[in-house]
Amino acid sequence: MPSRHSPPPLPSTTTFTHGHHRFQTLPLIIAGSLTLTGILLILVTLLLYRRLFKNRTAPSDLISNSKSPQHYQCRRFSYSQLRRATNSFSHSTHLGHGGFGSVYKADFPNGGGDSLAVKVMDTSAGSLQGEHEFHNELSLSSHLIGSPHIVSLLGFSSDRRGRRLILVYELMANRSLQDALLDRKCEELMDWNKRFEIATDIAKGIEFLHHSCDPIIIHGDVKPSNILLDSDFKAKIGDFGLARVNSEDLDTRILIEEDEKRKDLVVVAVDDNGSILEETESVITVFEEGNVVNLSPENSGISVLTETVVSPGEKSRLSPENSAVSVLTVEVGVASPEMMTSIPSPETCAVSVLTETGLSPGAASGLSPGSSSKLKVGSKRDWWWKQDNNGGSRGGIESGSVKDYVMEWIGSEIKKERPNDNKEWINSGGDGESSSVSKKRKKDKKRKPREWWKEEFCEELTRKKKKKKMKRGLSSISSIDSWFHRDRDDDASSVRDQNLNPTKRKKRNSIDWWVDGLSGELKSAMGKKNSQDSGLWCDVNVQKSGGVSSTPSMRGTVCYIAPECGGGGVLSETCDVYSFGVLLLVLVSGRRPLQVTASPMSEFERANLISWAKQLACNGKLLDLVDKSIHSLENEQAVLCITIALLCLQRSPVKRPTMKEIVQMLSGASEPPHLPFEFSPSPPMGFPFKSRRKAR
Ligand SMILES: Nc1ncnc2c1ncn2[C@@H]1O[C@H](COP(=O)(O)OP(=O)(O)OP(=O)(O)O)[C@@H](O)[C@H]1O
Repeated sequence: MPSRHSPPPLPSTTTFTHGHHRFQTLPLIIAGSLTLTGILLILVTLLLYRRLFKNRTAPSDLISNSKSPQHYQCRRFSYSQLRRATNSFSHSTHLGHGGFGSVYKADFPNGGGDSLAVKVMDTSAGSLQGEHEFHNELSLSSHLIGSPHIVSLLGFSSDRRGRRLILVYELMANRSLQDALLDRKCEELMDWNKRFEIATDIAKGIEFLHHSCDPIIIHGDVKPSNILLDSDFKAKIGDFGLARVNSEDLDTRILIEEDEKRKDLVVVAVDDNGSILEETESVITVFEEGNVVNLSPENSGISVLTETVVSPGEKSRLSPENSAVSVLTVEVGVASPEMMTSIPSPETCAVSVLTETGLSPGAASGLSPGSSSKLKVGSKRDWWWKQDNNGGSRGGIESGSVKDYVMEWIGSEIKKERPNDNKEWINSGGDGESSSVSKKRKKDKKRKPREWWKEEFCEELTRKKKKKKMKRGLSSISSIDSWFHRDRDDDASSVRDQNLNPTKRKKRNSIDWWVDGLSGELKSAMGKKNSQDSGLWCDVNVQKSGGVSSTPSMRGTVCYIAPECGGGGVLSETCDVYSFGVLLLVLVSGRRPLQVTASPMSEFERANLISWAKQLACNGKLLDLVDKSIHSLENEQAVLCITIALLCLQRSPVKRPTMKEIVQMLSGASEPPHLPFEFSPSPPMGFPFKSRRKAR
């Protein structure tokens, strides 16, 4: 029997099913992995994109992108290394406090025992100004190499989030001149030779910026807290946060470039046989527009002054309290072409400050729409109080609050120093009017505290004027314009005037000098609260509690800044020269530019260092200005320093010497300077009178 063959085994269903299954799932797996890869790719791209483009202007990104040649000049420090070196930025390593943060001493025991100074700027509050200064310093650092009179910037760093920006400098063991001379009163600085050496070092430092750097660098904030002293009290200039390259220098380069472009365009146009006129015209238009932008301070000056035409009706609606407004109007009405084209000065600003504060809300609202331009004028002229556009507010202080604060502060401080008796304070020989004034004041208890001192000055001055006019047989009293106007004229010429007319000088008692000071510097005083070296100082040590220093995002610091450089005025070398002049006076006198003492009325004439120096020069008593604590004084050198300072403080920038000339004078390489004519102590004799007398 044929054997029954078992049928060949069928392919196992499981194998088949498995193969089939594999066949089916493979595309799924591929698709899945592809999707996953795609998602991953998208995520990575997104992450990269975020890292690259998120907050492009964030400090950390700017630091990581710091590929510019300038930034290679200094090293990037690791944040954790700096944190360790400063003991987590502890108080024990704290060296000082500035406008944007603190400076700490960083010790590197493993790095050869070196110590450095670390300036930490906290930008978490959102202030762009600190960041701006950080980048400004970094970008200028490469130009600042090569002078022994400039503090070296060694590096930078930031925390991971870029909120803390750090600049690393060489350590200056004796910290700032402000600190050593005015606060700590270091014994080493009581030696005249040391002070003269410091003056020469600073002059050489600025000379380097103005005459050896390419492009020229303008420091823009020369003041004692930016002068740092090493262990031997040798001075170096620091803090280039507000420094600029000379805009004129740049302008000239731009002009040349534009000129070349224009030529190129003309050539191209000729080649193309196109309209030459059209091409060249468009370039010129752009060119002119550029100039208009550059000249804006002057232009705004024109618009400010031309806007302020007030009808007699408007004037009559102004209350006597608002006389400051009418003063401004009159002043504006008679504005000379020169005035109209000049950059608004701190003085004109001071007028506007008083104008604004002098207006009661009612008075302000009572002005017609046309006259509201006056208020606009005030605000336009308010540049002195305002922040630089590029930084917003330093520490978030609004211009208004800065102004209010300073006005209030000055008022309150003078009030503190004022003897109880108003008569005594205003005028020791007070009359019946003074007592009536004080009675009125008692009644007027609700008056804002900051207003009393303004009114007091105005009342006092009006009274004086009234007396004068009565003598001259004039019955009417004019407004308080005299003391506003006095400062409009050159300080120097007014000083000269008094010099030529001793009778006139006699009549000016201490309050006049004080008012001169107010109109010159104090009225224009502003700055951030607790300004350490705003130059303002009261013996009551208002801000000794470690206040911050200079002015918020302003060009330079109050009292040190040249009148023509503030509020967007063109910054030039002459601005640094002016600041150097103030610094020199501070160095010689060992005091701040503005110092309200608790002393009697006679001290007021010394409150303003600049006015006082001018007054002493006219009286031939320059040496009275010298710090009494100085020993081994060289009289000739002291007179030389004060004379140079007065030359630097001339209101006309073109009259000021250059830093090169100053260094030559200080080093004895050139003839010692003569006092500016207006400050010469002995006025030239009047030849006509002499000859007439002879003829008789
Ligand atoms: N390189 C340094 N070495 C030692 N101390 C320093 C150094 N740099 C700054 N300081 C100290 O820290 C203080 C603060 O300096 P910083 O430059 O931050 O502010 P400032 O110049 O006083 O004010 P502002 O920032 O308004 O110009 C200085 O007054 C000084 O005493």
